[in-house]
Amino acid sequence: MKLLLVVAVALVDPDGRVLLARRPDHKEFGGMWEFPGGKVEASESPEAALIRELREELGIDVQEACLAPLTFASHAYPNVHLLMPLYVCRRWSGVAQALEGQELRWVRPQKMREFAMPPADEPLISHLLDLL
Ligand SMILES: Nc1nc2c([nH]c(=O)n2[C@H]2C[C@H](O)[C@@H](COP(=O)(O)OP(=O)(O)OP(=O)(O)O)O2)c(=O)[nH]1
Ligand SMILES: [Mg+2]
Repeated sequence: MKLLLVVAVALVDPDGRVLLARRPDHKEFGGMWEFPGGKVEASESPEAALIRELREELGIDVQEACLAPLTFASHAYPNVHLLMPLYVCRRWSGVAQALEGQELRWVRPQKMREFAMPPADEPLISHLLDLL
């Protein structure tokens, strides 16, 4: 079994909305909505990987101290087992922009189930509903 470590974040705005990004059509799970983030490289800590992904994908800067662990996903996909810590972050600098052609939406947690997300994400939503 191959274990894949991916880090993701629920960015929460002052209204309590969470940022979702629509995966580009050509990628795995293309067209589905996800939490921003990506794969942790061999040389990186999970937090450093997330800070890098947020800069690359959204053009925002996040301090490690502003990343609070919330929960994680552990999900068996056909070819890989995904382990994905989910952080919550309410403070960053800059304005989130779609730098990789993705569509972005700020979504109320109560509405998140209306967005098709990868199967691993489904159990995460109730944790956000409890928190927000
Ligand atoms: N970022 C993110 N990835 C997720 C979520 N749910 C989920 O199953 N995944 C899976 C989809 C992918 O198989 C993997 C993340 O891969 P990715 O393609 O986004 O990785 P990356 O940002 O490093 O992009 P790349 O350089 O590999 O193109 O994790 C989620 O909510 N957010
Ligand atoms: Mg990504």
